[in-house]
Amino acid sequence: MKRLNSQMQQDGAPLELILLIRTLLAGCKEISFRVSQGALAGVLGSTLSENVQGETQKKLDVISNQILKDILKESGYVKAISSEEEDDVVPCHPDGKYLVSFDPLDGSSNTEINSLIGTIFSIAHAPQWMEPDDPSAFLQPGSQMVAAGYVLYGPSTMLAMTTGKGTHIYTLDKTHGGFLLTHPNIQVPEETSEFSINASNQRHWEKPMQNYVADLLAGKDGPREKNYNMRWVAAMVGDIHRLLCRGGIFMYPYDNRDPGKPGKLRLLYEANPMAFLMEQAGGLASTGEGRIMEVMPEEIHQRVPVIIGSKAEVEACLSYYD
Ligand SMILES: O=P(O)(O)OC[C@H]1O[C@](O)(COP(=O)(O)O)[C@@H](O)[C@@H]1O
Ligand SMILES: [Mg+2]
Ligand SMILES: [Mg+2]
Repeated sequence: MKRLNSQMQQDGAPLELILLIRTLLAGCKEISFRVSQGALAGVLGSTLSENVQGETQKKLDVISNQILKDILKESGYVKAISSEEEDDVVPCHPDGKYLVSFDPLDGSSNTEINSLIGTIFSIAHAPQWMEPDDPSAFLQPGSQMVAAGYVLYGPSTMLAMTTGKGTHIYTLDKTHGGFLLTHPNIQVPEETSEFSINASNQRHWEKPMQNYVADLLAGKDGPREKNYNMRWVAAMVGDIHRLLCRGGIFMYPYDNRDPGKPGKLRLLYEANPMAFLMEQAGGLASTGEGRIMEVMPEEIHQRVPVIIGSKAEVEACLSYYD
């Protein structure tokens, strides 16, 4: 099986980007090991501290964040980092060519129940003019990303990644510690009969989303004339992995609980990297009002509504917003 390195070279990724990605993945391998140790290593449970999002941090949130921060700072390839678990950007190397945004542990609420969790990352060029502690350099639309991916810590540790030449999925071979290409050139089916949304928020959704989901639930006797099934992993990384494997639509839409918060998921290190992966696999990724990767960020922890997945189904959902 082809190794990650040769696929990245074949996709024309520059050497320094390849070295940066290998460094980041070395951190993810360590996280994979720590996660698999679980209660044996006392890494389950919450800390007493909150992150800038007002969420109580899990021990694994803090551990994963520290592992990635340390390894990227030492690498010399990175000018600055933005992380879900860091209030502000973390300055790294003044000559670093890249900016890395990451969600060190996605699906935190799953840590205690041994369910799917992961790490999500996006990489962009660091503008030469920027000082390493300048957050404004991160305020680039997703279309500027040069690479994005996630590592899923599940029964297998798997990596989905793109450098703009298709989306490929790799499996970590724990016998020698390398990622091997097991699912090249992912193509997400255009049609699907599987949707994913936290239905307990239904009363807070906008009317178009309420109508869209109601028609899915109406099944073959309803206007969509098809029965739909539902899945919700409560970890975006797990839900998106399912979509890349067999299609579907995933939504965390706008809801009116907090007008200041247009959604739950964060643009820089959740929505944008997943949008890049999905588009490179033939799917679509929208906020409901436009392409996620065209959103101009205003701040590093900005949230956006997310509607992503199989092309025809996302288009069907968006038609309810017209
Ligand atoms: O608990 P809810 O409302 O279903 O939300 C689940 C969503 O929240 C998240 O867990 C947020 O990510 P973090 O765990 O990284 O904070 C997503 O992975 C997931 O899709
Ligand atoms: Mg997350
Ligand atoms: Mg997280």
